[in-house]
Amino acid sequence: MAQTRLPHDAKAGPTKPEVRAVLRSKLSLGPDDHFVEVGSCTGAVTAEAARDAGRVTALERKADRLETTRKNLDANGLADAVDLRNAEAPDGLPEDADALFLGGSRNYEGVLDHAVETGVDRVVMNVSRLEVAGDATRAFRERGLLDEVVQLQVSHGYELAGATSFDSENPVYMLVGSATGDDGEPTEADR
Ligand SMILES: C[S@@+](CC[C@H](N)C(=O)[O-])C[C@H]1O[C@@H](n2cnc3c(N)ncnc32)[C@H](O)[C@@H]1O
Repeated sequence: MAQTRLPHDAKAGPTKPEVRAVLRSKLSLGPDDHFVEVGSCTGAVTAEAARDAGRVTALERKADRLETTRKNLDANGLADAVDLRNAEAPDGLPEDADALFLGGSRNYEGVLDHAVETGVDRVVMNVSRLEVAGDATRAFRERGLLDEVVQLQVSHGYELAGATSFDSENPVYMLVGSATGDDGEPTEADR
């Protein structure tokens, strides 16, 4: 896949490349998918999803950050590939998402309720704060959404006195689930 260029910065992003790689595998986007993102910020996730999914809708509550998303999409030749919405979800969420990513946690319970009501096939949420991760895990579970919780901790090596030491990134909790209950495995009814 082409490298994602992010010449424009925004305070809360970007989602780190290694985390994006795992996210991409969990979302498993294809050309028939409508991907919806809550909290596009720098557009790092948006840009990569736009290369995989048939349609992408990105919501960002802060107008200046949505503008950063737009500029970074433009820098990657993807300016026309995404429906950008300056909205605070659940306001502005489409009714026909196949995959939903919550990079921002405001109103996440309302967003999850919307995912359940509209039967979103893949729902992933990234959280960095411990207490929010615990509450969000419970919220996924209460709605019957939760398939797995993945905790990611990435460290990057750097040279120190001719050897290699490491700088560590903050841990990220990735909540992965589905509002269709379909894990892709055939059931008795499918046979
Ligand atoms: C951690 S950043 C996301 C980083 C992004 N994935 C990236 O790679 O740049 C979270 C973003 O979500 C936005 N946000 C939080 N809750 C939101 C909501 N309910 N609706 C829309 N945007 C939201 C915040 O303004 C912030 O820009």
